[in-house]
Amino acid sequence: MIDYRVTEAEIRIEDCLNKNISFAVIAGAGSGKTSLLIKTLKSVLHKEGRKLRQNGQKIACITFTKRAVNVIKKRLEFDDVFEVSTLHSFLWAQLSGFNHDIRKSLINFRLPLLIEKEKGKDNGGKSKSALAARNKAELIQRELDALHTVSSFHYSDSNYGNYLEGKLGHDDIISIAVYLLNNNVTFRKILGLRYPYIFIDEAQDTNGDILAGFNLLGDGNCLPLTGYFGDPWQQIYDGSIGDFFPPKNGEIIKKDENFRCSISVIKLLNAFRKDLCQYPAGENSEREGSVVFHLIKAEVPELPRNQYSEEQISRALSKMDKALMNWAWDKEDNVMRLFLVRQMIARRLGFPTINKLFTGGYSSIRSQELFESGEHYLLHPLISLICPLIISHQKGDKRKVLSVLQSNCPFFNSEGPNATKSLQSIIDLSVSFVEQLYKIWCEGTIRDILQFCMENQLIEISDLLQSHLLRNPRTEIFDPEVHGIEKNDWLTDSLFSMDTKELMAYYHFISQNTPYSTQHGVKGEEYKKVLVVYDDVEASWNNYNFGKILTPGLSGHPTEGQLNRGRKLAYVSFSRALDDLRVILFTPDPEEAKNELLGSGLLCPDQVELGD
Ligand SMILES: Nc1ncnc2c1ncn2[C@@H]1O[C@H](COP(=O)(O)OP(=O)(O)OP(=O)(O)O)[C@@H](O)[C@H]1O
Repeated sequence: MIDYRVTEAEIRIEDCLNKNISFAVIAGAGSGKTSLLIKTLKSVLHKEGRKLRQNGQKIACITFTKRAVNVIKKRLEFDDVFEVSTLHSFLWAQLSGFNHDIRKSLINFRLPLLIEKEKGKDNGGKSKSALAARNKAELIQRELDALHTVSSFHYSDSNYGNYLEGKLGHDDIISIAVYLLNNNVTFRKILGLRYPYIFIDEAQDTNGDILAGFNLLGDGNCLPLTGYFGDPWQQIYDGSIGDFFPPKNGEIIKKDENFRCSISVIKLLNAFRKDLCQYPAGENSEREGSVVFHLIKAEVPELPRNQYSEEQISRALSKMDKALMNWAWDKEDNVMRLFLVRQMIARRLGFPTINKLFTGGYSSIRSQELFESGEHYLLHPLISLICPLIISHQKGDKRKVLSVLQSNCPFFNSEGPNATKSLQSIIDLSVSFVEQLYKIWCEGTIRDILQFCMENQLIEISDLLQSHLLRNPRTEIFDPEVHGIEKNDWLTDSLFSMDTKELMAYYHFISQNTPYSTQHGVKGEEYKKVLVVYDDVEASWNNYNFGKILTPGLSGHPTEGQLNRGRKLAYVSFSRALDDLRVILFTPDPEEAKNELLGSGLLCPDQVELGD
């Protein structure tokens, strides 16, 4: 049970609710924004719930991730007066079925904008990019001309739309909603009537045009009431608004409490972020905690394009492990280890090849996204069925083997071909299947495993996966110009030819059984001990350079983009720690970096240590 403290912000929000005034809570990490959002939602329920239900109205709460949606729903005890959803699903729920308005928005706004964008990339010459942009602009123009033939639209939950098939992608939904919010009074009225209260969590990472559109719903001191919660310093997605404001006449509510972090961590946050001075406002005022930066000399990359060799990466890893051992953190289960990019995690956990494959040239943005969520159709059967089966088999847990088979396999379920067999014969059958599967797991390839599953009806096989298993591997050398649209064949063949060694590591990561995350992935979370690793060379992502953020004198000044993105991501990472924070920084000159960190007032001498 937490010792909950009522804050000034909570009192001001109550006042806003009583007077129907819209507001924006703009406050730092750990200040209790999420907790206050839940309190506010419950308060509206308490005051207005009965009336809203009678009128068939709802309280909207829009948040950033599907995971956050589930957490909030649970905290609201799944009461259906609340419509908790991500921005895209909320908007699509409002747009779906309004085919005439969708078509009009596409014709008047979305497609002309896309055509202009492509034309902007075409300098009229014959370069590949100019030609591609010209072709794209022409294609969209043809779609625009024929759009009147499309009778209905659906949302495909993917990055790209196909307008003549009526398929809309993520960005289309945003763009159509922006158009309607700005130009269609009836749309705004209906939205306001359906949802007299609209709250937005993580407002800084919301599309700015959408927020501006929501700000048009009321004039700030009447219903519908909008309430935004966020922190511009925790904006981690490009293209979102960052600094956000309530509608005209709405109130801005600030908070300088921090209920999460230890005293040491708050001191660091205050030194790092100059626009805010937080104080420990709860039981954390009695937790000293600790902050230590460990500086390791970065090697000069041996490979072309500024890349480390495998030996260099291994050396860096062992230096990191040594620091962990010195802090006695190596055997701790509750240390959250944050890396910039997934490849760094994949290497440490043991699935670098699969990761490279799905982030490399044969993959697409969509494939990569599905890989990252464990839902790619090539991997899903392995993650949802094969890995749990192998684990249960290795543990000798026959019951679990049978229950996994029965709940996942067409061959074993209650309507399958074995429905009338005795329990004992089904158990025997399952043991025999899993023994064969295990042999292939140890000796065969991923193709062998999937082939076995297909032949024995162990998986509900998709047409696409089946067609790959039935065709011969591609033998041509991959040429992106020639094989661009068929690149999935090469992705599949490469995966099929791999053995199963990396699968288990990938499975554990996807199942969130490991204390590793990307720094982007921990937004909104908190952990007792946090380790942040900065190695700009290994991360090899130009958008970020933490050496330049933390030690600009030594490493050079960051670009404006690197500064904006990097310091926000660092702020999010540091502020996840309840008690202890460790930062490992690979730097060209640890001694010099130490002087700079101390000189900047970020750290005290006992908070910096030099590694090998
Ligand atoms: N009023 C309060 N009294 C006591 N504890 C609180 C209060 N509000 C929040 N907390 C606790 O402080 C911690 C941080 O709260 P919360 O996650 O709501 O902050 P936040 O501002 O949303 O954080 P961030 O933006 O960093 O994700 C949680 O452990 C929460 O239980």
